Amino acid sequence: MAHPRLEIENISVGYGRRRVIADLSLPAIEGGGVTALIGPNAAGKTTLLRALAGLVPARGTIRLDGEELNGLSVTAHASRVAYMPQALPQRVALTVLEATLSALMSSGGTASHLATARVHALNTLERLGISDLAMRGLDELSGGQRQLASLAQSIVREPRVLLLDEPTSALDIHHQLRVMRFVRELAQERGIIVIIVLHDIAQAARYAHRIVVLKQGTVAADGPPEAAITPAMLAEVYKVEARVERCSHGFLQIMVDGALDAAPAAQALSVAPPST
Ligand SMILES: Nc1ncnc2c1ncn2[C@@H]1O[C@H](COP(=O)(O)OP(=O)(O)OP(=O)(O)O)[C@@H](O)[C@H]1O
Repeated sequence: MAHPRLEIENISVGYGRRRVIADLSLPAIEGGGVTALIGPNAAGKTTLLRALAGLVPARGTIRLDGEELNGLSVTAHASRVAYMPQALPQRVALTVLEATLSALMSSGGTASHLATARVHALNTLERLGISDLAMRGLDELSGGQRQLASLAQSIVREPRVLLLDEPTSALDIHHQLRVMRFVRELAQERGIIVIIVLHDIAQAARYAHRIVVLKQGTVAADGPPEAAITPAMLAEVYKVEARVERCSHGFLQIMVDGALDAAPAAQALSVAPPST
């Protein structure tokens, strides 16, 4: 089956009269790879993801495989596009397995028989390394465990588009790397589109095939990591003086030397000595 193709043309999104995304267009996003959405706080990353998920109204065109997503019913949208929000799931009285199963069923998932669905949900938990949490209540998990459970609920539905908003923010470094590797494998194996919001630029560079940099609701850079992540972009978008180098393993590393608009350290520390 051909890989999905997501087209975003001239979209504008706002809250009330406030416009957050302004007339944004991107070259089509193709399945089989990971696109990382990066940018400073309040750049509009979550707003863009929510617009793609159909959770906030957007003007303009969002098309998946030629089909306009704007105007689809909630269920039809959810069967094509899964969204994992930044907020951790509520502490509801469901086990991790029940929550994963209910996510699968609510989106009209591929498994029609409960027993098949259960096997599918258990496989998903196993791939995320959280089989041991299957029978644990969501209300008794740590923050990181709840984040992994939330990821399982998005993935189990086998969407064509998977939108992940900072899915590793509550995870330790081992689980961060494991989840990022898993997400990359998932995109490649299933040929789906994965769009992931990340604050860790080095991690985005390591695991994403394409980086889209947002600045105040517009696209400041878009391309493969080595093209998008440059000292000039970091200065313009993040207001930091930084070097971008490759480590001995070939991964991009960002060495931040300072904030461009920060007061010099000596000045910041120049506090009048207490009078004696
Ligand atoms: N529900 C809302 N109502 C009104 N304004 C909102 C709402 N959600 C977000 N905003 C505003 O939209 C702008 C973009 O927010 P958004 O959450 O999309 O940014 P972000 O790039 O994801 O930021 P961060 O990296 O801090 O999570 C911000 O100025 C924010 O205050």
